[in-house]
Amino acid sequence: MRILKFGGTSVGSESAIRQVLKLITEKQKEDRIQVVVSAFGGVTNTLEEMVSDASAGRDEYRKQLKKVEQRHVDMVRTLIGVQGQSSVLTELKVLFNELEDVLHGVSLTHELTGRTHDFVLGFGERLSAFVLSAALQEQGIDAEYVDARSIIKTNADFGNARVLTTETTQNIREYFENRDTVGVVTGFIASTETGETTTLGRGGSDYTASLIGAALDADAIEIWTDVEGIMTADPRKVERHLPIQKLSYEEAMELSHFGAEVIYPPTVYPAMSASIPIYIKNTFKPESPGTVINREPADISTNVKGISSIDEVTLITLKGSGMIGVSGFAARIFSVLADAGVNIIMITQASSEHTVCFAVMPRQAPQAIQSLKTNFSFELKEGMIDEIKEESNCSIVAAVGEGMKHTPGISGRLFRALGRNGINVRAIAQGSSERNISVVVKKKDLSKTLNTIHDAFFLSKIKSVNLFLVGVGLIGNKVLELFEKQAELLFKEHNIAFNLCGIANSRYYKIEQKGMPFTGWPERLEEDGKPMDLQTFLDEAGELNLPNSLFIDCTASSEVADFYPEVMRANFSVVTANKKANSGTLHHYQALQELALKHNVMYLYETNVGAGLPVVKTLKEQVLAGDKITKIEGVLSGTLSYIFNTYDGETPFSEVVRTALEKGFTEPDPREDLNGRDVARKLLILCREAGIEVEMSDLTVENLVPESAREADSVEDFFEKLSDFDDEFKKRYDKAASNGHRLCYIASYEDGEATVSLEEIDDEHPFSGLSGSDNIIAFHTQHYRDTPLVVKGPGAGAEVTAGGILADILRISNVPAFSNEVV
Ligand SMILES: NC(=O)C1=CN([C@@H]2O[C@H](COP(=O)(O)OP(=O)(O)OC[C@H]3O[C@@H](n4cnc5c(N)ncnc54)[C@H](O)[C@@H]3O)[C@@H](O)[C@H]2O)C=CC1
Ligand SMILES: N[C@@H](CC=O)C(=O)O
Ligand code: NA
Repeated sequence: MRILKFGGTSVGSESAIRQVLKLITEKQKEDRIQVVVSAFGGVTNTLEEMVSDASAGRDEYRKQLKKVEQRHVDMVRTLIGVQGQSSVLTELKVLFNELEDVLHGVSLTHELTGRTHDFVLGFGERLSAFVLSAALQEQGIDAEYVDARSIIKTNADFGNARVLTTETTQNIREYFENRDTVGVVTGFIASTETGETTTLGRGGSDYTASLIGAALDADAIEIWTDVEGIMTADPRKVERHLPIQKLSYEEAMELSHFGAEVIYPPTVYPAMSASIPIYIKNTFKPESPGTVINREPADISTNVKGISSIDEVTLITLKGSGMIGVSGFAARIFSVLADAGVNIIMITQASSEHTVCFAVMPRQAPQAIQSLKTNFSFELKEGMIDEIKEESNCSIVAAVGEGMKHTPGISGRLFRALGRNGINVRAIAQGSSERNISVVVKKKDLSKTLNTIHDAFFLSKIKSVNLFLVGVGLIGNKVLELFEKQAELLFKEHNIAFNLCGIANSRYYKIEQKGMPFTGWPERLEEDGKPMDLQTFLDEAGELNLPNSLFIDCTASSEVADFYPEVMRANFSVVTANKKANSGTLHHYQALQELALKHNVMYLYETNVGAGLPVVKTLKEQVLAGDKITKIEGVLSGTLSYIFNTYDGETPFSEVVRTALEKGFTEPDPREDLNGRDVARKLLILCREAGIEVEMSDLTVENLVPESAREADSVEDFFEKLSDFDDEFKKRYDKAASNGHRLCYIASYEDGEATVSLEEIDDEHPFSGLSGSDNIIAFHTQHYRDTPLVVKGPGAGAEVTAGGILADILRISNVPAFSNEVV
């Protein structure tokens, strides 16, 4: 025997009902079945409105009544042949007359008791079960309308009645014994012992099915709905939700208690006590597996099964030394609240016993506070309780799973993920069953919390990383190109979904929660971007409340660099190619490192020195390993390296510089390369990474830009002025060549001396073998005493730089090859 329950959406339209008829026809060929049905989609809500209008003396209910009646009549006309229609329509008319009379009575007396309310609401199921049973008969199935009020008995708590289980079980057994019809039972409704209609709470039809299934010792209870089973999180809040295939009864109860709406919480008990599996299936996709809830041992490979939330709670905290060591204090608090009818959703007590904190539904908070204040007035007056604090606009998010108790480190993972995403946790509780970890957060953080926890547990399969890129010039564009090329592979092989959620250049920005294409920029910005303003950009990006958000700076702008503190405070990790932030004042450099630590974000800037070459990373690792840097020497400019590796005294010097620009080696303004500032910035950053405290003013820098070209109005103007000095550069080249030397722009630090200058080197010099845009960096250290640690290779250009930026992004995103960190 199987019990099939169809929810409102499964009987919401003609096509849905036809699908239900088909399912029932197939199922009853295989096994005995009983059917439980909800009201047609939306009807219970309409009945609710009608009865409230009637009780307020508003006549609108009449129009609504006509509409509801017409909907049922139309359904009969489409589902049942002409010959069978009239008797069914007559029966319907009787029901609607009865409903009209009751509503009329309510509108006259302006009085609405719980009793009448339940009676009115019960019409939805009485009508739908009746129509469905007639439609089944029309299909030749021996179906029978069953009014649950004659078998399910409850107390008289109208609106949320408690089932009298012994009597109900006996009634069900007696009723269905010796019947081989397909019963079509009204869900949701029941009656008192004196026969008055009661209801089992919203969603109560699931419960009806479970009661019948348990009493008849069914083989299965099937809940047919419009979704493919229970999801790992509410699909409206977590876009990357996944279906859950298996749950234990306990897990299902925990999830439904914490707001997962797919199954009505009390449903699980009867099925669980009779060990009957509950299947949640999609009426419109019967072939998909859905969810099964049963007693099978927990699948501990997926230690967290689902995340759910109670979206709005109020947190109440009692604080005071008077509670320490006083036995019975907690009991008193809870009995005061119980007497006031306040339902406690979650409790935590600090082990110092200094505070007791609990969550209640907001509508019960005033009552809770008032009764606590009254009952503890003495303790408040004597200072034993300092205060009773109320914090509204909070949410509870619960991670649920049987496997959590077998696996250490679950809460670590959860809180680490929350911490990394800057979510402040107000209170924590873990049920001693270890099946549930609940956190209270501010309501504004709800969506981010759900998504963060969800990603941390389920998207270890798929993780989303949300990118906010500022600067779409040469480098920014190349980064996007690389994403376009690599995103699919990174998703397939590393389960990371990169979303471009924000993009900006100096003029426009665009933000899109769902992500944007990687191609077509910056033209798209011109088309529909908004005027750029860093603070607005950050505010809008922050409002999306996305986990794993990265701010990527591909500008050369000081304004953007100065803005990183704000970015970090908003809990974005930062990846930058821009050297301005780390080469400003030492104080700013140090402040950024501290801010990143404080806000639990990552700050990576490998491309600041040597573009994609592993320079910063190598140095950082040496320092962490306890090595001490004694000397740094290198060619740190791709542009200057290229220029002096290529210049042969024949091609004019200014033309070689132009080629360097065209090859993408130079800064946006090539004067920054020629004047030594770009190299100086890099040397400064290396020194700081090595723990040496230097300011830019401590460096001696040789400027290669002739005086008169320094103040040129534009880059073009500069090139023109530079060409006037082609001969001077030739002279300098010829002088070196006549000595058998070549020119090399070298940066060095030793014994407190930091210099950047153009030097003549001979063939023996270790830097003499450079070609193209090669950089070379030699670290002389205590560990590398005799021969320095050397990093060498192309140190400028769009590809290598974009590659370096991507590597930083991947490091933050926890691609296993890079690190074991959980974002
Ligand atoms: N070319 C190379 O080999 C390497 C370059 N870098 C660095 O990469 C960065 C970018 O260089 P390029 O792409 O060549 O520059 P670019 O001039 O081609 O592009 C800069 C972009 O930044 C935007 N921008 C400028 N100020 C802005 C502001 N205040 N707000 C928003 N956007 C702003 C511009 O609109 C443009 O889209 C520079 O910091 C450079 O030092 C780092 C390593 C190697
Ligand atoms: N302009 C720079 C680019 C890398 O930082 C250089 O030439 O090295
Ligand atoms: Na680098």
